[in-house]
Amino acid sequence: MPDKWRIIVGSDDAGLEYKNVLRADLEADDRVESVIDIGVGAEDTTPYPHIAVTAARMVAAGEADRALLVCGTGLGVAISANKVPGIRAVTAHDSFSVERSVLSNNAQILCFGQRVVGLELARRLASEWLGYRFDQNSSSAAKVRTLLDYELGHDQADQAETLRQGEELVRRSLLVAERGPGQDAQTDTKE
Ligand SMILES: O=C(CO)[C@H](O)COP(=O)(O)O
Repeated sequence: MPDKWRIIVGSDDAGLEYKNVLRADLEADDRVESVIDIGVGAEDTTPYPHIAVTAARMVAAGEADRALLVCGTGLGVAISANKVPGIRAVTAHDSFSVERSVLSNNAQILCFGQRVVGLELARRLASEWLGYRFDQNSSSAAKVRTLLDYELGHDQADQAETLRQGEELVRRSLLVAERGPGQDAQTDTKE
């Protein structure tokens, strides 16, 4: 767990103003080690998915601890960032959701909508966000691991086992229908 945060900021043109203000706030914050601005800059109309996926890949690769992303609604950047394996990105415009995004979900990416939330509230939420750290010993940790299991496809083994058990039940019921009660599959294998 880092002592100080390495943070990426990014936005599309609809989030540019907030991104620049938030970057300056983060740079001035003692809890922040470094801030990387991945754009957009002025006059840049790069669509939000490129910015969000770039940021998410950098976080997933360990080049930064967290990212703060801004678009018009905060939705597009979150959807895009969540396409990157291992990333949990949320849109949150209230204090409790920001807290739980870290303490419940261990989300590494927070997204704001410049057209949705006031600037002063966004600045306050970003500051609060820096104060939260996920506790790997909390009751939320197992739930986050379950998320990861789904992402890694571990549940497919469970699904295969369920399917196998279902097929076995059907096979037995067919034998019962054919031979009568008591003549189950086990009897069949002994014959
Ligand atoms: O808010 C956005 C995506 O969620 C983005 O800033 C604007 O997207 P658009 O409405 O498709 O232009």
